[in-house]
Amino acid sequence: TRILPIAAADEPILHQPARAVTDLSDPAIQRLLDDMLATLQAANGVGIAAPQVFAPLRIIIAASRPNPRYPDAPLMEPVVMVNPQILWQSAETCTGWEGCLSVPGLRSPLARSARLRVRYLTRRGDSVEADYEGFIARIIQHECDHLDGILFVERVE
Ligand SMILES: O=C(CSC(=O)[C@H](Cc1ccccc1)CC(F)(F)F)c1ccccc1
Ligand SMILES: [Zn+2]
Repeated sequence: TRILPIAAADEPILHQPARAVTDLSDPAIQRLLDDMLATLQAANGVGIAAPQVFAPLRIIIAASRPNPRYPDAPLMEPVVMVNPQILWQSAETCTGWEGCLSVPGLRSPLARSARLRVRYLTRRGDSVEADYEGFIARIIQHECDHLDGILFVERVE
C-alpha cells in the first residue's frame, strides 16, 4: 500500500470528467482502492476521489468522522463507491463548511442537498442503493463533483 501524491487544484485531471470502471477484478484497480484509502487516512481527510490521485476513474471514498468543524459528524467505516450515480437529491439544502485536499488551507461554507440516494458498485462488484443525509451526503456530493471535474470552490457564491 502506498500513499499517493494528491493533485493540486491547477492540475488538468481535476477539471475533466473521469471514466467509468469496467473491470473491478483488475488487480491494479484493487490496489488503487487500497492506496486511496491509505492516502485519505494519511491526509486526515473525510473523502477522496480517484482523479485527486491522478487516476481518471469514477471511484470515490467517503469516510466521515467527527472533526472540529463537524463535532457531531457520524463516525463511519470508509465506504468505497465505484461508478457512483446520484439517483435523487433533495431540493432542500443545508449549508456547511467544506475543504478539499486539492485546495489546501481554503475552507468555505457551501449549500448542498440535505439528502440523497446513490447507486454504486462495492469493491467486490455488488450493486448497492443507499440513502444518505447531512455531512455524509455532503461528502458524497463533493466527491462526485470531482468525478465530473468540478471543485467545490467553483460552487462557492
Ligand atoms: O477533513 C477535512 C479536510 S477536506 C476533505 O476531507 C475533503 C472532503 C470533504 C470535506 C468537507 C466537506 C465535504 C468534503 C477531501 C477531498 F478533497 F478529497 F474531497 C475537512 C474539511 C472541512 C470540514 C470537515 C473536514
Ligand atoms: Zn475535494
